[in-house]
Amino acid sequence: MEVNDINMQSDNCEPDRAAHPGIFLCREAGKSDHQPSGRCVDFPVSVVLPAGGSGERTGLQTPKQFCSFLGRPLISYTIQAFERVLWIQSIMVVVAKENMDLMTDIIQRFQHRKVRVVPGGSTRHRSICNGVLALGEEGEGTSAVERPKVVIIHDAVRPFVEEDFLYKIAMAAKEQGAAGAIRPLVSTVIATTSEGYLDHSLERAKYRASEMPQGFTYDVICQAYQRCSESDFEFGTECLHLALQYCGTNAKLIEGPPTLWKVTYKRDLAAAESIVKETLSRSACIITGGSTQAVTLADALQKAVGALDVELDVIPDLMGDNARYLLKEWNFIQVSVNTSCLSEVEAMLGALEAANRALLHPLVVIWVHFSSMDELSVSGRVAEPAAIMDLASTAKLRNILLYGIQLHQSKEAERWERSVLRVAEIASALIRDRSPALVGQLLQA
Ligand SMILES: Nc1ccn([C@@H]2O[C@H](COP(=O)(O)OP(=O)(O)OP(=O)(O)O)[C@@H](O)[C@H]2O)c(=O)n1
Ligand SMILES: O=P(O)(O)OC[C@@H](O)[C@@H](O)[C@@H](O)CO
Repeated sequence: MEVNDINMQSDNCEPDRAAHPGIFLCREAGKSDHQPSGRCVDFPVSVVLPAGGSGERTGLQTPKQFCSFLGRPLISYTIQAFERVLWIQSIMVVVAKENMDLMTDIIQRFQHRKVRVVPGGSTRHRSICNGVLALGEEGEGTSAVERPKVVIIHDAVRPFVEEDFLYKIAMAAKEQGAAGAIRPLVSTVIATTSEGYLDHSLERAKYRASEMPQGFTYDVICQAYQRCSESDFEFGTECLHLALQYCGTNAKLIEGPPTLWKVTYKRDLAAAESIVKETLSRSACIITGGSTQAVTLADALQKAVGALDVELDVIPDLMGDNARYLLKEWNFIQVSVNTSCLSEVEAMLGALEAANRALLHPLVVIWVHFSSMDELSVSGRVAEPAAIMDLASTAKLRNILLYGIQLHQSKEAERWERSVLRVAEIASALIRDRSPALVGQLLQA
């Protein structure tokens, strides 16, 4: 499953929009928005993210919405998916009372915007209802956002949602009063007898799975919750049903992408982490410093990495127009030829930190220490492991994973090709796995 769009943060320096027409950056540090769909929504839209559950089916102590991967809790990925959408005015996160402080800390730590936190209830419907009603009230310390025309409701444990689909749901909800995401059924639905035998099976083609996001006009969802029964609040799982039952509003159903799945079991957390890692590791840029030997190595790596599914750009530095890589790249390979000096790496780390690029996703920086054949002195041939370990320990505190690869050029063409392939394989693995365990290591190619 490929997720087309995990929201990437970016630098807080506002790029020239003419140069980067597709990238809208928020003024807050460390946030960028994906390439927006360019659509315009001319009515206020707010979001309710129910996150008040305990996640029992994961078997974990920590509720799944607060379980972290790549250094960030699941709910932060979902919030980011919504805060990057420019036409969404506010996000109401609904959490259990005992998690209110934790949620506030997460919002502050990851600099989330447009977010308010309200207490949930004993069931999902009670939580959603609390969130919807809070939209009509001014928040503590927040500017009075306009009462929404449309409310999007989305389980906080469904992190992979894209703007284009949100737009479809919001527009359909405005027109129809309610709209919901559906997906084809994977398994056939059957009815059982009280003794646990098959009573009958449903014709799968006639049914769909109800997913999230769902959208409602504010009036419809408020009315539905004002009129529904205690039994609905206690046992219900479907907001669309409440709109039909209590408001006579027949939801427009829109088939969504497979990315709308909900994290329910422990394995789903591993799947979510794998998807984010895959999205972060599709490309890298090699900084050569302009050295001929480094360019030669970079060209050889481009050829080798082609087989390893990482798109490589080769640039001399991160200055001028190349600074755009600081805005969009997650993986950097700095080649230093015949010198153990880490000043080039230090400068890059400084630029990445200044750009607050690692706020939401861990960055990977790989220092390739390349000893070319024509280097006579030994000093330039061996990098100091302690130096890179010290630098890496500091960088890790800022969510930048620094790794080292030592490479000695060989006169034998075959041996040299094997070494280059090893650099490519090691670099691809480091980028793909983003393992904190190998940070600061000087790996031998
Ligand atoms: N009282 C509740 C129960 C659930 N939810 C939220 O509703 C979403 C979907 O519910 P589900 O996947 O069932 O989450 P849990 O109830 O936490 O899971 P479990 O049933 O395994 O305990 C989740 O984001 C969950 O946090 C909520 O806001 N308030
Ligand atoms: O039933 P759970 O609480 O696991 O999850 C809620 C789901 O039922 C819900 O998100 C969709 O079916 C759409 O209503």
